[in-house]
Amino acid sequence: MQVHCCRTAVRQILQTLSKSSVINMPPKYLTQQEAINVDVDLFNEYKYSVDQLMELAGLSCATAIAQCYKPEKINCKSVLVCCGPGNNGGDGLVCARHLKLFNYNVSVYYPKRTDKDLYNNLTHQCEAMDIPLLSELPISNEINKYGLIVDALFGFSFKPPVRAAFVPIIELMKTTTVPVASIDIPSGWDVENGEPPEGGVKPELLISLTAPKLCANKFNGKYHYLGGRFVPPSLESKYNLSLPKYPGTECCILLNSSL
Ligand SMILES: NC(=O)C1=CN([C@@H]2O[C@H](COP(=O)(O)OP(=O)(O)OC[C@H]3O[C@@H](n4cnc5c(N)ncnc54)[C@H](O)[C@@H]3O)[C@@H](O)[C@H]2O)[C@H](O)CC1
Ligand SMILES: [K+]
Repeated sequence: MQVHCCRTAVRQILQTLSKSSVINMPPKYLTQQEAINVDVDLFNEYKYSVDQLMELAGLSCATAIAQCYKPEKINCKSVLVCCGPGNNGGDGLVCARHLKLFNYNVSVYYPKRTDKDLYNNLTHQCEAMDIPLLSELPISNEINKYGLIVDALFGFSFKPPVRAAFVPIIELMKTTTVPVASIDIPSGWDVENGEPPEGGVKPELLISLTAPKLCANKFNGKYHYLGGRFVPPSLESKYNLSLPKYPGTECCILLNSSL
């Protein structure tokens, strides 16, 4: 109890200093329920539509990827974006479209399509931009033609274990030597506890959206970015998010790098 009070007091002091720009406070890492609550507030209290936030989230992911993997490096030019059935998959579809606009050679693997206008429109937009939607998961030696895999299978609503239909794609991402960039959560990881005991996907880049979730404490890849620069200040205060100050007009920010 005493330790908890002490931590809270230290956090409050750091927050005051951070507000006065004396120091840059690390952001708060959210539980799964906090992430869901923030999301619900954005939609219900602040009246954002999912399309709006997804567009900003996907753009920030594509931007972070372009900062870490320059398109002119031949190995990084071909990108495979793997999309799941929920909003994390939607972020992946938006990210794919922006990567294409950033001159990457992009393909999408989207095995369980959700039949809703939002997702139908996003897949239509990808197809209209000549982004191939693969009908089969590439086999292990075909995967090496890609310089990067974007993991947009599951985000903060994931509940382990991975259901059977997604085991092959998770296994491929676990075993490949192609670098993986995970959107919001490394897919298959517990949102709070991190990598499963049997071993999981080990992304080189993690782009946390809105605020990092607790599992990001266990991330030890090369780059940890924050994206989704759409949080109103009053919502940031409500959840004590202590988000870092994004530089200028940037839509993403590097939180940590092991390089
Ligand atoms: N506020 C924000 O920060 C925003 C975040 N965005 C992104 O949205 C995801 C969260 O999206 P949500 O639709 O709630 O869920 P997921 O995409 O994580 O997954 C739901 C999807 O997955 C299936 N599923 C769950 N568990 C399993 C399992 N064990 N095996 C197989 N399938 C599973 C479930 O049935 C659903 O179909 C967040 O992380 C961000 O990436 C928004 O884009 C913008 C606002
Ligand atoms: K993911």
